[in-house]
Amino acid sequence: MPTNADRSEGAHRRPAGSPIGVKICGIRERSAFDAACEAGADWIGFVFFARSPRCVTPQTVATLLRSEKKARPQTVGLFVKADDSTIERTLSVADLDILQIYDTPARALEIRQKFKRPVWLSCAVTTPIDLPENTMLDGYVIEPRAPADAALPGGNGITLDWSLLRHWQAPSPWMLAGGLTPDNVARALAMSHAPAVDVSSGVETAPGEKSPELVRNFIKNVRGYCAANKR
Ligand SMILES: O=C(O)c1ccccc1NCC(=O)[C@H](O)[C@H](O)COP(=O)(O)O
Repeated sequence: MPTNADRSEGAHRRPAGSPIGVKICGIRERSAFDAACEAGADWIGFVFFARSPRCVTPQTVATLLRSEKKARPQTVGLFVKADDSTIERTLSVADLDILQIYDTPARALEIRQKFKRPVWLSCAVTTPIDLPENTMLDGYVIEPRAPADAALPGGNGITLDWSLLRHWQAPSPWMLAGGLTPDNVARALAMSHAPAVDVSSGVETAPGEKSPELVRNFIKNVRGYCAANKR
């Protein structure tokens, strides 16, 4: 398994001129998994949060990962305030490359230490003061704060003010998430200068129902933005 540095380096911190990274999150079915792999996604996210319409079992993930792929994206397991035993049980069935958590920076460091994998921390941003400063973490998923009445801390299909990020000096690798779609991702990249993007509901036809065509279009539009802007 590549080292943290390799993964984090390969994943987020892209030297100038390198392609922008793409994460397709909330994959549950083979059709979307195949579409993301074949279209060249850099990461595929699997949600282990019971209240999510994208929740998937470790066994389903293990089955998907057994399928031979020429170029397989790195896998990201998504946990919300999960304890060690929950993460351990999941990893014992599905050997995920990276962990993404909805928790505290201290918990991210604990999990990295215990499970010897890169840990990305999701960070809810409304104003510039919400932008993280901690340089110790492997990476951040920068997304809007969930509405007070939301059932989920992420995956809500809402956007943040992308201009907030344009001049941000990120302390660690990061990716932009929240309300991205095939139609708005180029504008989001132009406004935020994000080195990577993450999408879930924007490539679905219904909550949890990924559209292979929307997945392909999203990735195609990111690659088109890269080509047009020599990134
Ligand atoms: O996607 C979910 O259902 C989800 C549930 C609970 C916690 C996080 C979740 N998704 C996290 C992600 O990384 C999403 O890709 C990110 O929040 C963007 O979601 P969207 O606005 O739907 O593109």
